[in-house]
Amino acid sequence: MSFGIEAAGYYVPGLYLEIKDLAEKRGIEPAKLEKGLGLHKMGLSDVHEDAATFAAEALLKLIKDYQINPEEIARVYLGTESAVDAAKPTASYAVQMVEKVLEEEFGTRCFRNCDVLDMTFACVGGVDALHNALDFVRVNPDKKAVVIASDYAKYELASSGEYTQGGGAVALLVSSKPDLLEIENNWGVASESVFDFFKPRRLYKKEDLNGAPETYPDKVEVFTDEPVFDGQYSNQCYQDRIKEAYYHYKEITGQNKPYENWEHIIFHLPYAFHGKRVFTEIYSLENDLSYETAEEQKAVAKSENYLKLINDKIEKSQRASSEIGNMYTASIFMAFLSALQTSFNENEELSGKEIGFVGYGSGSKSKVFAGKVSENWRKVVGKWHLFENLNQRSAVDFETYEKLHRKQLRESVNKNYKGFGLVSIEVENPVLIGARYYHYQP
Ligand SMILES: CC(C)(COP(=O)([O-])OP(=O)([O-])OC[C@H]1O[C@@H](n2cnc3c(N)ncnc32)[C@H](O)[C@@H]1OP(=O)([O-])[O-])[C@@H](O)C(=O)NCCC(=O)NCCSC(=O)C[C@@](C)(O)CC(=O)[O-]
Repeated sequence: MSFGIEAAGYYVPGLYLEIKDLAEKRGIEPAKLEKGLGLHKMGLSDVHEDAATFAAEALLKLIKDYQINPEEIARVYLGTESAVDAAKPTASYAVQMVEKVLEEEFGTRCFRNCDVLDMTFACVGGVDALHNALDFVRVNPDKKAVVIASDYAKYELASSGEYTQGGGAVALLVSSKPDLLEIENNWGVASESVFDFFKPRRLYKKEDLNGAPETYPDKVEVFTDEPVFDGQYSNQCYQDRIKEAYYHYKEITGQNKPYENWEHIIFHLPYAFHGKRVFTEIYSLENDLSYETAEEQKAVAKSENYLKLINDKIEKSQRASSEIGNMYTASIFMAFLSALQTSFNENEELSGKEIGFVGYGSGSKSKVFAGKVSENWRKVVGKWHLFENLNQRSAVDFETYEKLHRKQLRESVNKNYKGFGLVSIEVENPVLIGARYYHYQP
């Protein structure tokens, strides 16, 4: 019996900022962002959007596109680091929103017997959700699970993380009928507690919150959505952990150079070119190349063989990231969708080909695993229209971007939006304070 991904849906917010507009305002050479990091557009959440609406959109799309009976879904595991509450799972908000829309077709509370849960480990939380969902279906092969990865990446204005912002969600149906990708049960894992990027609870005064949530009392402890981070150190932690997890994967599988068997190498992409920039170390170790000095590292990165590896195995997975930015937990899955959508559009045959995944989450942990593309993959990918949908989004100007970032807008930029939206947050009733209410606009 095989296990893996049966179907996939995604949601990307409808607004973006052109990276060249950001570069111009911040005095950064556009070529650094475009040619150095691979950034073109930055996906932005509108006023009514958050990790719960993103997750609900991706879940509803998955259910509708593949005509899934929600009563067949035994578990919904949501990977997120943008939770809307520290106790009530964001998955419970998302599932409730979708339940309401499906009410007519499936009756009230069609997810009544579904086990709903959030999982958090920075960007690798979605991979953790997938890992656990697979464990669940391996034990219960007649059941299905849904994994959702949903996040928005927000950094302080004018910081080095600002140009890597983005957001959105990917939902995966996990079962013993893996029409898209059959995933083997070999997991290379490496973890170490570090402070490369984290979101501590912090005490804020009301004015520190940029006048934003009028809902907050004068001084409150809140989760910040802007991380404390050290960019170059986070790169080093990423590089160290993926190396350890990759070697753990080699040890478990007994394979010599696993990456050589992988048609696509799918990384967690905090920005489009990150995977290809950091994989040089593993590549050098695998091929006995010297990697000590900066000159040697550059020589590897610019070598003909390495450029061919990027072109053959990495480039297709970068394309969506260049258009969206960091989606934290959802980035690795969006990189996977990007690679498969591109192969689909270019009429490549992927059936039976192996795909390797290199996940990373700050704090820190890496997971390395692989899967085999199923015979039916074209039927699954045929529903996505990923790049057409990305082309339907609307650009905002820099002023609007800054207002969105500072939470200074009261009304949505897209006033006629369709789909899920946050309507209000309870501020009066003491036993409901902070409760969030959503609606759906067909
Ligand atoms: C990611 C960094 C550190 C990048 O930091 P940075 O200082 O913006 O960029 P850089 O100096 O590291 O690299 C710039 C590249 O552009 C090139 N360049 C320069 N000028 C030009 C030009 N004119 N024309 C063409 N190319 C140019 C330059 O040569 C270089 O390329 P290289 O040669 O090294 O390949 C920063 O954006 C940052 O702090 N981001 C936030 C943290 C982050 O994303 N870290 C990544 C690893 S940790 C992670 O992935 C986890 C995370 C963040 O997703 C969170 C989670 O797990 O929850």
